[in-house]
Amino acid sequence: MIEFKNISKTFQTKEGEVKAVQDVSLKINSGEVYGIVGFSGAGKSTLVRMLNGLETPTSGEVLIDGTRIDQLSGEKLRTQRKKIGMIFQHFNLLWSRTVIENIMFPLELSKLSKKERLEKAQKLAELVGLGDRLHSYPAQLSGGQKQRVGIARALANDPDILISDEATSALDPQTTDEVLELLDKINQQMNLTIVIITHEMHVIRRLANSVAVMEDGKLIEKGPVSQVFTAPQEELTKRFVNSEVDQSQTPDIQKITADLIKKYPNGKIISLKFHGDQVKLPIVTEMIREFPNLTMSILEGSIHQIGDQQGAIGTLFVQLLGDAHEIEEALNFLNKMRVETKVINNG
Ligand SMILES: Nc1ncnc2c1ncn2[C@@H]1O[C@H](COP(=O)(O)OP(=O)(O)OP(=O)(O)O)[C@@H](O)[C@H]1O
Repeated sequence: MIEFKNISKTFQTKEGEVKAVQDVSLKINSGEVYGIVGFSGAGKSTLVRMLNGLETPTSGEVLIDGTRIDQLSGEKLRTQRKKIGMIFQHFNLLWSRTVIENIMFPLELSKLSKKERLEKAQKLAELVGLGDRLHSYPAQLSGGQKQRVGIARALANDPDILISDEATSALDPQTTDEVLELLDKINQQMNLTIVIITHEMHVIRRLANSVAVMEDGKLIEKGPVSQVFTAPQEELTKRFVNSEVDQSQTPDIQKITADLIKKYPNGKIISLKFHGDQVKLPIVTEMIREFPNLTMSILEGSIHQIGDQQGAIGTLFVQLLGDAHEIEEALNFLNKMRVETKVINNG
């Protein structure tokens, strides 16, 4: 288990003190995928770099399976570092070495023979789906393939923990999903603890069991992913969760909406957001019963399952036609049912 206990880190700079991390306490269970979310400068990297001693806290304790990491130095710290693999946004590969040489690189100081190192690197290349690209150079690979090399290299020393620092931020959505799928497979096959630093809630939803949200060095919210997605408490968390849900508003929906605005210039187009158990309730049926004179057309809808499938978020785009006052009442009714409503077109 990883434990951050009352961690603070203050940097002294020419401009004065920077309080990068302020009194953060966090527990991460072994085998868990834990996401740390926040905007740039929130303190995520500074906190996580304490796991391999790349940063030391100004105050507080960092423990891995009961060992005080913040007190290690020399050989003990080097041994500890081998138990933690890292992957990065820009891959950090050696450009003059081939795929297999990159994966073997962390094994250069190990006691394994050359043959054993080669065999191990080959197995890892196969695990990440690059068994047929062993002798390619990084420049000959796609972004997703480069990150697969990064992942294989991070696993070379059989780590207990994998830190992913914005590892999918430079990849397109499809490649991101493929890399997330690979990380999911590795987490399950190897029982590896994965700590993910990201600003993308999509990554959290796909992969993480738990999530912590950081803002200005402070940990403002944490919990199981299903709970944080379905009932976010803090404003910033709500913004992150909504940013993910809003991705369902693809150009297609904008086109449909634009067409409907043209066709029915008098109607209101509204987005309805349902969280958690609300997706299972007959809220829309009740609204139609309550306001029988209104006409409702469903334009588009989506439901995202979250984390361990206990929660969900649904977004529905509807067009309401009818008396303006009655529409207003209907929206009030929905708000009372804790459905978030947003008027997209006020025809
Ligand atoms: N070595 C350092 N010296 C001075 N200030 C630092 C140092 N490292 C980080 N900081 C500052 O600490 C704060 C937190 O930075 P950190 O990199 O941990 O944030 P982050 O949430 O990981 O953001 P990003 O994704 O941009 O890296 C920032 O204000 C940053 O400028």
